[in-house]
Amino acid sequence: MGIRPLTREEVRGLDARAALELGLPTLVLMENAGRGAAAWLRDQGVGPSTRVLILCGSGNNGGDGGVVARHLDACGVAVRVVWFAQAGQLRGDAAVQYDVLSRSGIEQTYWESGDLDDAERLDLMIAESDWVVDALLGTGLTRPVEGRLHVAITAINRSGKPILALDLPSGLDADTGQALGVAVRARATATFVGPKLGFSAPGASDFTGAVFVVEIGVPRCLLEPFQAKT
Ligand SMILES: NC(=O)C1=CN([C@@H]2O[C@H](COP(=O)(O)OP(=O)(O)OC[C@H]3O[C@@H](n4cnc5c(N)ncnc54)[C@H](O)[C@@H]3O)[C@@H](O)[C@H]2O)[C@H](O)CC1
Ligand SMILES: [K+]
Repeated sequence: MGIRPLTREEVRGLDARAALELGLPTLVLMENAGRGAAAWLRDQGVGPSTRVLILCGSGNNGGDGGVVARHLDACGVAVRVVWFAQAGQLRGDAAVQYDVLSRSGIEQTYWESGDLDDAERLDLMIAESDWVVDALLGTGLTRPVEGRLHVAITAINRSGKPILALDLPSGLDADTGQALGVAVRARATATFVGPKLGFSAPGASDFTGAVFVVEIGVPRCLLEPFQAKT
């Protein structure tokens, strides 16, 4: 079912209704999101000889990144996960993903707010990777990007490495398609449920790259009002 461009509120409402009204656990939506993004990377030839660096934020976009890490690891890809969060700060679905990765022996680390001067360490991790997955910010973006996320986004944009953005290029406003402070310039964007309204704004494609929609299991009864007019 083709879905028309969605606003930030619409897509966040769909996730919430699927969980609250239909009893579809958000972890299921997250798993479908991350699995679909990982499958696209494998279609690009990402495999056992590929090194993938996954940068995760403190929310559910970060949780999606944790799912991507697990699925890529399962097919032999060398993954490294960096969480831009304070140790122990993760909550809900993101915390679940962190814990699963931790118990699975998948390499992950925190980059905490005091680590601003570790930009060189981040540059080195980026240089040692073939792909970067942007799981820093999605529809939870509420203010211009600054601080360590600004440092990280600038670093990956400068690196020339191919970037896959999850749901939205971090820093891009879902409704206006404007970069708030700074935004990831992605090779491609795996966006969940449906395209975002801002993707059609002039200049937005400089940040999204090629956009593909990942269907995450939201039941048709919720999607029908958003069906694209053929
Ligand atoms: N909701 C669902 O069931 C699903 C959501 N999916 C993914 O979740 C994100 C939205 O997640 P959310 O936790 O609401 O927010 P983010 O992860 O995008 O942001 C994290 C966190 O960051 C803080 N924040 C906001 N602006 C800034 C900023 N400028 N600098 C630093 N930090 C900022 C704010 O506190 C946010 O809470 C959605 O995009 C999907 O990727 C699943 O994919 C499907 C199920
Ligand atoms: K993102």
